[in-house]
Amino acid sequence: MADNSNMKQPVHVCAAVIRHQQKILLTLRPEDKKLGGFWEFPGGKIEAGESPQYALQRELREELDIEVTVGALLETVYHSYAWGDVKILAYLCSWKSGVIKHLEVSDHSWVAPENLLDYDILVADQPIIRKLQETYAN
Ligand SMILES: Nc1nc2c([nH]c(=O)n2[C@H]2C[C@H](O)[C@@H](COP(=O)(O)OP(=O)(O)OP(=O)(O)O)O2)c(=O)[nH]1
Repeated sequence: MADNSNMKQPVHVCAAVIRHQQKILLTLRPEDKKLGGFWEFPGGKIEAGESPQYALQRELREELDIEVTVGALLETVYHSYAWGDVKILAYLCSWKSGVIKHLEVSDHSWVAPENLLDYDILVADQPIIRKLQETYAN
């Protein structure tokens, strides 16, 4: 029988690139979470049966209490962490309603694209940042 033990599916993750007044929203992962203390684009794991768009809207409600409109796919990233692989789908989003609350994040910050590298952002997000800097270079 074939050995498929090294063919584990990556964890599917959705991430929101929310652009508002020329700035991008970053959120800080709580210290007690896996990869805690790093900045990231808000989002999370896509659950079974969910579309990435639906998952994003759910995660943003759960983490920040905001409603967003999900737009185009900006970037897809595959990355291997020590604990396993992730496939991240990053969508351009716009903020529809709500006031940001820190329900499941430690902090948030609106950052100009050229300043994103000043933040300790999860390493898997580097291709998303490059794409953003190319797209919105001044
Ligand atoms: N949300 C988000 N996750 C990212 C980004 N970059 C990156 O490597 N990840 C990784 C970190 C986590 O291992 C995984 C997302 O899982 P998570 O733990 O945030 O998801 P979740 O909110 O569903 O968490 P939980 O139910 O397990 O608490 O993807 C990013 O920009 N945003």
